[in-house]
Amino acid sequence: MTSTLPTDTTSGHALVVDARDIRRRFGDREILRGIHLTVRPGEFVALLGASGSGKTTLLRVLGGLDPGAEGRVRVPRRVSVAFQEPRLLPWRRAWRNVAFGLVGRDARDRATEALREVGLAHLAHQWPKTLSGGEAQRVALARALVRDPDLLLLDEPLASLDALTRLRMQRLIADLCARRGLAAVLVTHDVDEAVTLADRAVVLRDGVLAHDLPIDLDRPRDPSSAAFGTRRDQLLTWLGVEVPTTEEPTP
Ligand SMILES: Nc1ncnc2c1ncn2[C@@H]1O[C@H](COP(=O)(O)OP(=O)(O)OP(=O)(O)O)[C@@H](O)[C@H]1O
Repeated sequence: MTSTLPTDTTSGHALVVDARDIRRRFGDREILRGIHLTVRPGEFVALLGASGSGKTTLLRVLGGLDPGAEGRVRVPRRVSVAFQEPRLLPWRRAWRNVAFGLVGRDARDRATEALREVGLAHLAHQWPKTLSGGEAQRVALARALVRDPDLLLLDEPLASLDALTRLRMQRLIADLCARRGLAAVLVTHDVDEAVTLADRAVVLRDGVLAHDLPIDLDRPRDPSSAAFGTRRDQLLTWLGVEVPTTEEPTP
């Protein structure tokens, strides 16, 4: 693997994402007004913000998918993106969706291996319409992983899943990123998901990253712990959600 990672000029650390002064306007609306974001190798960043604040817009800029943006973005060559909908090609079996665009005689083996990693090797030959929502999303994750990315961009990939499947998928994503040392930026509306998965949560507001919270808790994380609750409340407050204060018990 060739190292194409930029370096943080102040600390000298390698960076997977180095975005400076990102601006994006649609007509006369300035959605991103000067975003600075750096992500280290292996770091998991959750991107939060109100609906319409520009999270998807920023993710598209990071993925090099938005030629209309201004500023400087440096990301590695191998970036994979997973969206809220799995976006599988209905006329290709699961493994062919994963292998789509791969070159080389080992494409099929690589696709099968990626499906195995997400626990779906046994469904490799199924058509997308015969998969459940969670299975289809895992195929999409395998398709993202098979390219052996240095950076994974996740745009609410779990939003449409039921609560139980969502928890399982969170665990799977956490395991995959940890095992592969993969850096990730996850757009989510779910504060618990952010605190469960991320090393850092950033909050987009008024076109800038208004808040940046390190989440330095041991894994796996316990949502019922006080430390988890403190981070959850902090993020909710920044997102403008009133957090009820617990009454002191009267003696
Ligand atoms: N191609 C476009 N043309 C015009 N306006 C756009 C375009 N893409 C996004 N916008 C506007 O930019 C704003 C930010 O959109 P974006 O999808 O990035 O928000 P978001 O934070 O991801 O929202 P949500 O959480 O609801 O998915 C919205 O007001 C949207 O209408």
